[in-house]
Order: sequence, then C-alpha cells, then structure tokens
Amino acid sequence: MKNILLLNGSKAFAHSYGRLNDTFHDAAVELLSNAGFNIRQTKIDAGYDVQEEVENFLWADLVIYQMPGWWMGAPWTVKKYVDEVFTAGHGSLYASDGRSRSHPDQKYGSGGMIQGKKYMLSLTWNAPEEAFVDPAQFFEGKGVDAVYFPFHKANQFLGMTPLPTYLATDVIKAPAVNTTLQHYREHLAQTLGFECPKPATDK
Ligand SMILES: Cc1cc2nc3c(=O)[nH]c(=O)nc-3n(C[C@H](O)[C@H](O)[C@H](O)COP(=O)(O)OP(=O)(O)OC[C@H]3O[C@@H](n4cnc5c(N)ncnc54)[C@H](O)[C@@H]3O)c2cc1C
Repeated sequence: MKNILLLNGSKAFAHSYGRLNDTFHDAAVELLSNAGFNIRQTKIDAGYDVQEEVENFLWADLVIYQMPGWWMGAPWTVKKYVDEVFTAGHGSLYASDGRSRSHPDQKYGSGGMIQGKKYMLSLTWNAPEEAFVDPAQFFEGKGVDAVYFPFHKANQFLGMTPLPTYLATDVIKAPAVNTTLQHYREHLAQTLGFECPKPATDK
C-alpha cells in the first residue's frame, strides 16, 4: 500500500467549528507523509473537481474519510461528495449493481471495479464511547460501524474493504485533543504497519 487519499470532511456549522477535524486530517497527512506514503488530499467543503476525485479513487490504495458525526452520520457535504463522485465513477469505480441475467450467482453489490483497495473512517463525536458499546445505551451496543452501515456499504459497492474505524468521542464535552490525536496516530501506525512517533503531552 503506497498511495493514500485523505478526504477532509470538516465543516464549520452551528456548534461544529471544523477545527478538530482539520487538526486530525493535518496530523494524518504529516504522519503518513513522514512514513513514506504518497499523499493526495481534498478538503471537501473547499470544493473539488468531480472527475479529479474519481481519478483520486483510481490512484489510491487507501481512502481515509475524516469527518464529524452529524445527526447520526456523515455531514451532508460528505454525502454530496459521495453522491457526485461515486455516480461519476460509473464505468471506472463500479460497472453495475452486480446482478446478471446470464449469471444468477452474481448478486447485488458485486459490481465494484476497485477491488483490493481499502477505506477507513476517522470520526469525531460528542457522544461518549459507552453510548456505542453499552447495550443499555443509545446505540444498543451495536457499535460505531453499525451506525455507519450505509456509508460502509456505499464504499463496499465500489469493491473496497474497510480498515478499522477510528472514533474520537466526547469531543465537545471533554476534549483531550493531544491524547486523542496520539491515539489516532497510533491507530494509523498499527493499522498500516509502521512505528509511531513518540506521544505529545496533553493540553
Ligand atoms: C448539525 C450537527 C449535528 C450533530 N450531530 C451529532 C450527533 O448526532 N452525535 C454527536 O455525538 N454529535 C453531534 N454533533 C456534534 C459534532 O459531532 C461535533 O461538533 C464535531 O464532531 C466536532 O468536530 P469539529 O471539527 O467541528 O470540532 P471543533 O468544533 O472545531 O472543536 C471541538 C473542540 O475541540 C477543541 N479543539 C479543536 N481543535 C483543537 C486543536 N487543534 N487544539 C486544541 N483544541 C482543539 C475546540 O476548542 C472545541 O472545544 C453535531 C453537530 C452539528 C453541528
């Protein structure tokens, strides 16, 4: 794995200022560049060329989505990006929905054209960790990946497979930015198989 596309889904809106997601994105760019990966990056809210983004997906071995949790999922700007870029990728990112009259064994969702590529979600939420994992709390113990099930499936429709999700919790009520950032760096290093630089001190 050499080429990494980093998608920054930060957006300033209401009580989200976008700075934390910018900070996570920038830290990933720095860490992964220093570790020798080729990097391309797009700040979604700053605008993008849809065809260039299709090319970026074709170029990338790994796509990392950095985004805040808004109303139980991705911000509308990131959903719009997915709608625009994936749809423009008909014929290059996916061929069809996968079904075939002549091959009934080929099922819905098997028409992706970018098999072998990976994607990863890096998410910031105000909710605490226990809201996701405790069966008695809001997400009924189903975990963060169940909350993002349609988002995962959109990426898998193209043929990609997930790397483990990074979830930063309690980011408004109890932000511990340097500690959480270091955990993210360690997550990236462990997942991609390189040594992580030493931790920074917490603010
Ligand atoms: C429309 C909307 C819907 C939402 N829905 C949900 C939801 O369903 N569930 C949920 O849990 N949350 C929800 N939220 C909260 C949202 O997830 C958080 O506001 C978001 O994750 C924060 O990310 P940000 O990049 O905007 O952080 P920011 O607002 O930029 O920062 C968050 C905190 O971190 C600090 N900080 C940021 N960067 C740095 C830095 N570099 N150094 C030191 N401190 C820093 C800031 O001072 C602030 O205290 C929602 C917010 C909005 C606006």
